[in-house]
Amino acid sequence: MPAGVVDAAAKGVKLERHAVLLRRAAGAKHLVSASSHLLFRATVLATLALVVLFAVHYPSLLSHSFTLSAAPASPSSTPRSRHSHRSLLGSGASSSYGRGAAWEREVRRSATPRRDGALSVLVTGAAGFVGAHCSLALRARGDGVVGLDNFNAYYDPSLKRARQRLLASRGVVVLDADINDAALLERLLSAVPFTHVLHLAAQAGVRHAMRAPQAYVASNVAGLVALFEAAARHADPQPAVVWASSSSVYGLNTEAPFSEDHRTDRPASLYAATKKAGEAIAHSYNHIYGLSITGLRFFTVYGPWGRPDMAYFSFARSIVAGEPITLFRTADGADARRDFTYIDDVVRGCLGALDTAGKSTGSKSGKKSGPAPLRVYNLGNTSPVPVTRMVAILEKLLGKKAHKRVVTMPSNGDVPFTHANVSHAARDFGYRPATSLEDGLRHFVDWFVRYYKVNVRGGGNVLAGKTAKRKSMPMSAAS
Ligand SMILES: O=C(O)[C@H]1O[C@H](OP(=O)(O)OP(=O)(O)OC[C@H]2O[C@@H](n3ccc(=O)[nH]c3=O)[C@H](O)[C@@H]2O)[C@H](O)[C@@H](O)[C@H]1O
Repeated sequence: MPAGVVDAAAKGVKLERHAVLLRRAAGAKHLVSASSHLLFRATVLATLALVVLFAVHYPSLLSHSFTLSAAPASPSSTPRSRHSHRSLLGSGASSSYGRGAAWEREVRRSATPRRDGALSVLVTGAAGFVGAHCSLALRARGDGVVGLDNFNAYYDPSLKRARQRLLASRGVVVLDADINDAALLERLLSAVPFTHVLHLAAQAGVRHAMRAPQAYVASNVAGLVALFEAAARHADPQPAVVWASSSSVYGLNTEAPFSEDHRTDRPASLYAATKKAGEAIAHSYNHIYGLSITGLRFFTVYGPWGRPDMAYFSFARSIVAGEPITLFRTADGADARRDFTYIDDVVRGCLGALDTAGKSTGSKSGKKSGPAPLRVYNLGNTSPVPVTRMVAILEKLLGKKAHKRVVTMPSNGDVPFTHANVSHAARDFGYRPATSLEDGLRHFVDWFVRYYKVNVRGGGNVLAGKTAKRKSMPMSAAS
């Protein structure tokens, strides 16, 4: 074969190979381009799926703007009302409180102060004994009040519902909600410009803590943290918090009268330990977030609309029903004594603490502009009375003798006596308890016999029964 032909054939083969290579390259490119499209589509689909998942689980973050249609018209909260606050609706975290626009208007109306310089207060435990009295007293002087309560069955919930109805009749809304519902607390505190929180929701009862220890941790520790978290990190500006500690933090302290300067590191019950833990937790939230916090150490508070689990109340019921009561004596035979404190005095103390709380200094960004107030006060009566004396007063008022069983105080968290020094509260907000146990128990018995339809005349005392229909009654005069 001539050389020229061979060259041409060789060139032809090379060209052929090039063409094949080019075709292969083009095929590969096509393949790459097709896969890129597929990848792109898959990515878009995955993103959409993520957005849908997010929307299902966090509707509150997506469904509402952060502006208010009806901001509270509080003269006192003018600087606060300039902030736009989130809508209360559509949280989705709990169906019981998301009820629509009319409901939201109702909550905002309840929170709105009615006079210049008044407060707007979220009261937790508002259907409880102290909470209901404080809510009414705040409302009566023109403050805005929204209550919150989980209506648990620690004691007869129908009494809590009756308090709720009474509050409703005075224009105070009490939401059915738990302080451990963090989503609700966050939404409420970010949506409504509360100036203060009066945190009274708690698991009460000294001796019951042996039977239900976890309830105390859940309410008095976890619930308190949920409340502080919402106030410190979701309200803007932060409210000042006033909360219920307890005389029980003095535990095995023997110095008397009990002063805020005394030791509180020897709690005698888990109840006391959770309240003491609360005081330490308060310190950390004040320190880190600049939250203004005031703890109030209540001393055996009693009065109309009281707590049926407490001795004065359960003794009254037993006396009327002709059932025996058990009285605890100390090992050396002494009567237990309590610094029984009348509800109206405690209410004045709570309002005084709110009025002098001082501002929080933190912001949602986590920065504080300086130290905020951190306070703790005794709210007692300053005059301890033997429990036997309390029983004698009840016997006289109810016109009937108690069947007493006296036993040595069991080791159940009880303490033999309490006695408050209230000089700090007197100095800082003029707290002066003014009600003797005789007068206070008379107010209690007046309420008790009407509420339970007890006939104390003619010797035939009759307790109409827990479930009997009752009329709504006013709280005691001072509140
Ligand atoms: O200040 C507080 O921080 C606490 O006050 C209240 O606790 P206490 O002072 O223990 O009240 P309470 O139970 O009414 O017993 C009163 C007296 O009756 C004696 N007592 C009691 C029951 C009984 O069956 N027999 C008896 O003798 C008993 O030995 C005691 O001497 C609140 O319940 C508590 O939630 C918390 O707020």
